[in-house]
Amino acid sequence: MAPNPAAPTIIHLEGTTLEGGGQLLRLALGLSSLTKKPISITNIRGRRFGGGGLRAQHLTCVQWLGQACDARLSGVGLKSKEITFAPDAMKGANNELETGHVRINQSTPGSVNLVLQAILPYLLFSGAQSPIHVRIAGGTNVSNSPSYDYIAQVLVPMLELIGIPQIEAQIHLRSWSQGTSEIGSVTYTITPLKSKLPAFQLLERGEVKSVTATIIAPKDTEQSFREELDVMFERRESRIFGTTSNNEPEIEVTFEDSHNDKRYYLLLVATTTTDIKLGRDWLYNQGVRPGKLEKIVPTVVRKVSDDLLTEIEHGGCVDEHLRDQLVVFQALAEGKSTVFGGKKGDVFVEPSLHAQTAQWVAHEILDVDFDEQGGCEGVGLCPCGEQKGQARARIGETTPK
Ligand SMILES: Nc1ncnc2c1ncn2[C@@H]1O[C@H](COP(=O)(O)OP(=O)(O)OP(=O)(O)O)[C@@H](O)[C@H]1O
Repeated sequence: MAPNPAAPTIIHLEGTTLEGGGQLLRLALGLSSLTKKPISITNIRGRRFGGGGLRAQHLTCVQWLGQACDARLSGVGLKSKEITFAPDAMKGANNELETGHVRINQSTPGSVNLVLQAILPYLLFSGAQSPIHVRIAGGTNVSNSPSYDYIAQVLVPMLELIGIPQIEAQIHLRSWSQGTSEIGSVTYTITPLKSKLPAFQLLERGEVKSVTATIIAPKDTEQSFREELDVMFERRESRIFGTTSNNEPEIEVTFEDSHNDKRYYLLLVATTTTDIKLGRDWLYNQGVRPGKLEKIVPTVVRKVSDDLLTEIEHGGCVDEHLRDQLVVFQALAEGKSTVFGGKKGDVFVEPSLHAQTAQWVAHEILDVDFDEQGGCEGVGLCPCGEQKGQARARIGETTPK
């Protein structure tokens, strides 16, 4: 059969590129769903131990976005290493979104917030007219992914700072990758954008004015966590809060019982005078053995505070994880958005491999570029009904890859 000249060229992404994990897939799916550009991905999660392929959380993302934009799918199944995803270019507003209620179920504790990461750009730029309540089942505190607490305390306020309508986060039940597994759930209420996201600038870090510590751990470790944190804050006060401010540093510590002797979690969030939030956390995953228990609390406090200090001392406006999570919004905003990622001496802090991967995916699908200073001229995707076609056409003017 002769090739159809009107058919859009499929953009091919090699799944071993850079970080070579699930984030490459999630971002590609989100951008394909929004722009209707068909994609194929080979060697999915090809840099991951055990051969890669789609795990349950990734499959959930493919299936939900596929159904949302009526995509033609091929190769989709657990452990698939190669898929194509071709959204229906004629499909208008999604009916499920117009009802204002979306439910995404997972039967394993795959990270709720990585599913959110995949679908959030699509929901925000969907053109839907009313807030959407998205209830996602899965894991809320899963290693190597954003915890519910990080999303609520760092991602959500930072998205608001860059001009995205406030997202409400409500946790129903926690679910962990440590200790016995059960399925948790969270509802995020997302208000879709009514017009293009204006370019945003995160350039002025300011001084740290407060730090909150969120501890979730076995009840009998509360005292020890609080003492360890007190000592840490006393020792590291000038490195955290600087030496120039006359104000008393604000420190708030909250404790929640994790109800399981294998779950130790600490999140530290620094808030600056320019309302920047820098967060670092750790869900302890080094094995809980008798005789080693008394080491866990100091180890957790040490690691998380070391990581936070690294973020504070480079002077950037985003922590390492947020930096990769904002790439998609820089790429979709209208005009040049810059996110200062910090400096070591005179040298700009390099984006993490995750951030470089996100930038690469955005380049392949939207033809945007990121400079050394963290700047990117976004495509100005319009979420509003009929103009959406025009925005797509504008994006389509660039050479297809
Ligand atoms: N502690 C953390 N706090 C906030 N965000 C995090 C944290 N750890 C990881 N992330 C974010 O979670 C995402 C993880 O992407 P990654 O590709 O590793 O995901 P994945 O689907 O688990 O893939 P894989 O199983 O292939 O590693 C990135 O956006 C990263 O910044």
